[in-house]
Amino acid sequence: MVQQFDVIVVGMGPGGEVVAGELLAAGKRVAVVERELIGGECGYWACIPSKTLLRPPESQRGVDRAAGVDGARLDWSSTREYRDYMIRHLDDSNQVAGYEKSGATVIKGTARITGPGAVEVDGQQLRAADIVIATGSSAVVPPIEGLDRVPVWTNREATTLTEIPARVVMIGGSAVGVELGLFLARYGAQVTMLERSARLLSREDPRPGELTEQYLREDGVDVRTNATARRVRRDGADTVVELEGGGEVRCDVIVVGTGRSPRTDGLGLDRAGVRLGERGGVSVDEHCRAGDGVWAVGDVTGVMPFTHVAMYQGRVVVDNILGTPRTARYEGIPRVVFADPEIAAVGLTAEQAQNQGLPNAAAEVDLAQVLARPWTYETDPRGHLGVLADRERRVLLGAWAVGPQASEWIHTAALAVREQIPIDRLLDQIAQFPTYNEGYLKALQNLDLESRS
Ligand SMILES: Cc1cc2nc3c(=O)[nH]c(=O)nc-3n(C[C@H](O)[C@H](O)[C@H](O)COP(=O)(O)OP(=O)(O)OC[C@H]3O[C@@H](n4cnc5c(N)ncnc54)[C@H](O)[C@@H]3O)c2cc1C
Ligand SMILES: NC(=O)c1ccc[n+]([C@@H]2O[C@H](COP(=O)([O-])OP(=O)(O)OC[C@H]3O[C@@H](n4cnc5c(N)ncnc54)[C@H](O)[C@@H]3O)[C@@H](O)[C@H]2O)c1
Repeated sequence: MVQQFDVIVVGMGPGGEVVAGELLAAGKRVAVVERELIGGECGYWACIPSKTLLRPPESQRGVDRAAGVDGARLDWSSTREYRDYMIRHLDDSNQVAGYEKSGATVIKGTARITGPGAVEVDGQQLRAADIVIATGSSAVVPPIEGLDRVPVWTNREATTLTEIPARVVMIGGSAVGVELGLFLARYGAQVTMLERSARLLSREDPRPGELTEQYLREDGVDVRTNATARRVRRDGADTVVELEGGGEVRCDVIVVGTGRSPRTDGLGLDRAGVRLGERGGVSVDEHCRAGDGVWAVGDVTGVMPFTHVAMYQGRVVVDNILGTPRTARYEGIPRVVFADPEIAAVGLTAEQAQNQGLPNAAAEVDLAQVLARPWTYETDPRGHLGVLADRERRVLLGAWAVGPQASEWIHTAALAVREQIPIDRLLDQIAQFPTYNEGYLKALQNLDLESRS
């Protein structure tokens, strides 16, 4: 029997959930297909558990750093219990019931496109005018000799762990490596972080990476840049990671944070005329259209692997399906690593601006030197802010911040970059005293927009 719908959503991570939720609210007949858990990677093995696990040690350190508070204690077993509650004990039955109550047909299984407007799930035939692909991404495990013969964790095992390993080698020093490496170190693991680039967070400006390395070292993480694992072997109970150029590190478990790969295998994309882009993601146009009657959102597009981008693309697709043409714009999207202090960035790096031939000027401020807030917040204040401006157009091109709650105050720069707010207008803005947000005035005042960069 063929079941007919208006829209079939394949994959129910944050991208698919936004699409399904908004289309159901608009009265569409929606089938949602999910082969694991409704909520996706983000809800069970990525954003939610990682932020939940990072928070207790952050607040403990916050107590230590605040004047006049006498210590706080970490309790791994209650942290673990709260993590389990936050990841719904890996049970999505309430989500399934919720979508069914909203009128969706929920199908648990692996979807495969069999032709235009046609999807098959374990022998069930579904038809719809529109198919939305929201299948996300999987962790990349690098091709290192011997890695398949030792204990290796991806984000899945690391975020659902029950006991903290004694010694960890973290391969990768970007978002996943920094967040999970910090969490493990703060719960007592001896963490060695191997990053093959010359610095951490190598896609960002150099300063956030330098500051991140400094703070991770203060937390006891053995950060090694320009370090690549060559081979891995077992030696008794130890896993031994041999490094390019000599040297080795012993550990109990290897955790990989070496990137993500879009989940497109076995989807039957060619049956619907869908093509893959350079980075292996589903190629989409500016409306998130992947083909005739086919749309794609989230990590599977390879555009920017963030939950907020998946949800934004979801909103764009919903409007297009409902008949209001909408174009996705990717300027001014925040990129945050939830370390301690937090690392946030938006827009272009200085190198990207240079490569695009944009006449630019940059300025950095040490917020502890120019603001009151870092001192009212903690006794050993931290906080740096960098801004990058287009000298000719006199608008902000990008910004980065490393400091407490930077994930929140980066949004001032995000809005300025996205809306191209003139710097003279930004200089006239009045920020609440005493906040980290006041740093923008200081940084913008330090910009030299006249001389050549
Ligand atoms: C450790 C870690 C921490 C992160 N923290 C953050 C953060 O703090 N903030 C942030 O913005 N981003 C974060 N991310 C990134 C974020 O997890 C992803 O960008 C987000 O999950 C993408 O959502 P999505 O809907 O595209 O896909 P996913 O969340 O991957 O969901 C896709 C769903 O599709 C299902 N599926 C796949 N193939 C099929 C098929 N053939 N049939 C049926 N179902 C299928 C999968 O089972 C899955 O449930 C983090 C990532 C990691 C690894
Ligand atoms: N807070 C957040 O929003 C958040 C948190 C975690 C992850 N994410 C998303 O997940 C995506 C994946 O993150 P990620 O950190 O896994 O990948 P990434 O692509 O950002 O970084 C991978 C890092 O691993 C290094 N690397 C790769 N192979 C290596 C090897 N063999 N030896 C040593 N180093 C090696 C690379 O040089 C790079 O620095 C990110 O792009 C990010 O968008 C977001």
